[in-house]
Amino acid sequence: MLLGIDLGTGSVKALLLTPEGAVLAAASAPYEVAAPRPGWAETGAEAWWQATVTAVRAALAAAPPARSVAAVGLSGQMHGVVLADAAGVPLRPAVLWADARAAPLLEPYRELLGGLCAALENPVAAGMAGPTLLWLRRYEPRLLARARWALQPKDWLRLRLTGEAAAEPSDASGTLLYALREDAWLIAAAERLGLNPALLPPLVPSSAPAGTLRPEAAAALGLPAGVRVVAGGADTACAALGSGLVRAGEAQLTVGTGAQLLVVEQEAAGRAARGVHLFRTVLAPPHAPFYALGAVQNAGLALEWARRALGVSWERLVALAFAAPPGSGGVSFAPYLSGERTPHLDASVRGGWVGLSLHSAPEHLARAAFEGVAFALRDALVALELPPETPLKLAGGGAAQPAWRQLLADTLRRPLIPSAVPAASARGAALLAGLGVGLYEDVSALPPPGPAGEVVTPAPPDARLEAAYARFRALYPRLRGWPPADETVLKETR
Ligand SMILES: Nc1ncnc2c1ncn2[C@@H]1O[C@H](COP(=O)(O)OP(=O)(O)O)[C@@H](O)[C@H]1O
Ligand SMILES: O=C(CO)[C@@H](O)[C@H](O)COP(=O)(O)O
Repeated sequence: MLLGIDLGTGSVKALLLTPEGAVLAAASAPYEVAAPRPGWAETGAEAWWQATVTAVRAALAAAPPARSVAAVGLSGQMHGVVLADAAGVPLRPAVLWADARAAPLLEPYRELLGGLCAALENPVAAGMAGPTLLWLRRYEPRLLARARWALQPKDWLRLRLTGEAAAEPSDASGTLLYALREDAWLIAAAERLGLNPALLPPLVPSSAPAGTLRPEAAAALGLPAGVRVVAGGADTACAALGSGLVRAGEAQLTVGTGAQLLVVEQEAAGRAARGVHLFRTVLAPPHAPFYALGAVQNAGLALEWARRALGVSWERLVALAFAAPPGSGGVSFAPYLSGERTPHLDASVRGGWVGLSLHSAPEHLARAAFEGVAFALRDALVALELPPETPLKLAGGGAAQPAWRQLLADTLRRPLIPSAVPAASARGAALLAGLGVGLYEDVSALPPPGPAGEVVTPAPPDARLEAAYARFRALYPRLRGWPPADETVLKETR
């Protein structure tokens, strides 16, 4: 069997798959995203490791006995930075994609890169490894000087598993240190930023073997030492493969901590000006090597915050929200708790509930939170310019509730086709493992994703929902630039 591990933002998922593509077992284990200052988002890599051990052991315990793991593949949240020493020991908590600390450095970043910016084919955004590393160089220079590696989250996990450092195109293309068309690190960019290019690990294809389980890691996971570990890919790219999206024009919505709307592309036609990303898939030509991505940072992240703010369980949040009428009694929710990427590209904007009156009740606040996330996704869909007839596959652990799925379909005005395996990223990682060890000769030999769930068809347009979307659209221009810039003066700290 194949083991796919997806290092998500809120939890790690472990999935055991037969070579024919049947799910034998799945398990997950959570961890915290800490915000030690407003706008920051960090998780200790050691917490990732402990959760990985828990999830893999739980999946193995649930799998039929006498099946051995032929290979391990990895998927992971994108864009962050793990600074590690030569032994792979993290030097500080990982700085995640949702972290906006580098927002004031984006203009200097563009200026330092100058003409090299075009090679990125992407908007320059906070939370991506390049700007975060510029921040670390400025504010934690002694720590950065001690680092041997600056890694993407799943690349750190692989180093922990195998003792070998490597990167691969799907995650590297999301660092803002990558020349997309050349398919290589943009070394000159690292140099202009004053970063040591040797921090960036050697690149291998996403489906390449990239080491074997070392004894200590194998013992912790309950696996034999020596099992082959395949490079793997970014969670969004793995989700595409896991759902069977390999042809240009195929599209998917993944809802997790963040939400991603992607369309697979054959050519590198960037849309950076509209806040749309262009990243590498886990495949190479002749298979479609790119995907355009509308990235909504505040999906599960904002709902989880609303849940905590209202002091209710997830089930209660859903029950409250869907007891309220469309339009949430006039309450709107701007979900921009960590700034937003597509379409606004604004790391400084902040969120809030507005339109409150004495009539407003927790139901209205809860529903407004779900509507706000759905509306943010509609904005991203508009920016992506997806042809109206393109169906959307639906994946991720964040849109399992039927009422929430229906609201998404009603808001996006498209049918949603639930992926056969919601943990599509972990499935993609397991398939890459199979490709890497030669279990499948080629992408065409991969098992199909299986029958999709029941299609979620949009209901006829509801005037209350449309009016609420119009209100939502009017919110961002009013929120932009407010509150005034944080006046906390940061000093060099370590
Ligand atoms: N029962 C639940 N408990 C907590 N969160 C849930 C539940 N059902 C759905 N969610 C949503 O799922 C999101 C996590 O989805 P997941 O795909 O696991 O994310 P990630 O890959 O980013 O870790 C949460 O942020 C929350 O919005
Ligand atoms: O930021 C992006 C894509 O640009 C996400 O792909 C992150 O990697 C987060 O993924 P989840 O943990 O929310 O699934």
